Amino acid sequence: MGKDEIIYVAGHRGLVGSAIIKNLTNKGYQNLITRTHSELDLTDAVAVAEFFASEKPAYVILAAAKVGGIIANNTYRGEFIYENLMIQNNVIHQSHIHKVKKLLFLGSTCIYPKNCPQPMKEEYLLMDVLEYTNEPYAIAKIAGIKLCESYNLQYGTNFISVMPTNLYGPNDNFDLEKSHVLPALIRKIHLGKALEENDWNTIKKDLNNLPIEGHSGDNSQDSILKILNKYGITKSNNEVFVEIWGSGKPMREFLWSEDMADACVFIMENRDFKDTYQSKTEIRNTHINIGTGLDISIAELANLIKKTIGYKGAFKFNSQKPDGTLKKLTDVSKLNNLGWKHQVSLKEGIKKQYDWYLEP
Ligand SMILES: NC(=O)C1=CN([C@@H]2O[C@H](COP(=O)(O)OP(=O)(O)OC[C@H]3O[C@@H](n4cnc5c(N)ncnc54)[C@H](OP(=O)(O)O)[C@@H]3O)[C@@H](O)[C@H]2O)C=CC1
Ligand SMILES: C[C@H]1O[C@H](OP(=O)(O)OP(=O)(O)OC[C@H]2O[C@@H](n3cnc4c(=O)[nH]c(N)nc43)[C@H](O)[C@@H]2O)[C@@H](O)[C@@H](O)C1=O
Repeated sequence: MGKDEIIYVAGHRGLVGSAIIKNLTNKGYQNLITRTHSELDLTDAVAVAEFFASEKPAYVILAAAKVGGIIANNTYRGEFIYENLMIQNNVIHQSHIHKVKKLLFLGSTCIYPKNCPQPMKEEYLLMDVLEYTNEPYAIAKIAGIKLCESYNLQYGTNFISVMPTNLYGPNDNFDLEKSHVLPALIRKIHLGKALEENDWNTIKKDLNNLPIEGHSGDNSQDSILKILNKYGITKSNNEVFVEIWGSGKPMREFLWSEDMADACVFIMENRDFKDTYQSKTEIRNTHINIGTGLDISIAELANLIKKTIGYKGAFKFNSQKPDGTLKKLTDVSKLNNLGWKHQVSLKEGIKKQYDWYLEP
């Protein structure tokens, strides 16, 4: 990529998009173009066609999507499949029409079967049934991989699909219903610690800074306690409990978003579609897993965050909430062989994430 060529980063305010902008800017790329959701709704085919016709990007990184944690995926099933299919169809198709030199499509490791052999290799795609809670999102992401692959094979485009593991970092979503586990636990444990210390100012500051559903702005202690209880942060007989959804047994792999961005830029700068497969016949499974190759149970994750934040209270596991996939560890040998490896350990990342949460 030339330093002054036009690079369109879709989803530039999100967790991954913002890290990609930072990485590209640090490397001296000067011609980045962006649009917020309200400036350009990527589900609108006409608006996306007009945007590509007028801006003519040379490179595209597609980090815009409808994204959320396990409950959001399971609740807004229609939105997750429709919006993701529309966004990716519009952006990938217009990239083909306007002869974009290279496009990076971001999928997710939830494309792999629920009971996938571990660690999950790229070729295990479509071997078995998907996890129910995120099936609509996963089907959209699989369609995105196949769209890129099919356009490459039919039209000679250079569209690469990457499948990141669970991500976290600056600009993450800390909503307690719709977010992913790591930011949710950071916020819940931060509030739990403030509750055990009767630090009402910290609790009020948190609720006021980041609006939380059910908080009307009434900052009386009774009202605040009701909100905290709603999200599973409770106090009885002077002991504080923070709720963890599910059994705590599922294993998850976490990658720092700035490492993810670095992997994306590395691939954009150094690799092409032809580097993603070896077989010359029946070319498939050309997507690339992005992760660390290391996982941890949700209970262990909660304890790591507890230690970082200095919370002394207890956890309560809520079996009414879904566990989802029990294990989804990526095999990252393809990525490593292409020349990239992660840098930030989970322990270090949690500390960085908590520092960012306290002072964005
Ligand atoms: N977070 C994670 O753990 C994982 C994420 N991924 C994938 O990585 C990619 C980035 O995810 P992440 O950064 O976490 O997501 P975020 O929710 O943080 O950001 C998504 C971005 O997409 C934009 N967006 C959403 N809908 C539209 C739309 N209709 N039109 C225009 N823009 C839209 C939002 O714009 P605005 O800010 O203007 O509202 C936002 O900037 C996604 O493809 C996701 O599936 C994959 C695996 C794990
Ligand atoms: C990135 C990935 O993200 C989603 O899949 P997921 O990995 O299951 O995501 P999650 O982060 O929400 O949960 C991980 C585990 O953690 C448990 N858990 C405990 N306590 C909380 C909690 O407070 N919040 C949340 N969200 N989870 C919690 C939770 O019950 C589950 O067992 C899909 O969108 C999928 O499509 C996808 O791509």
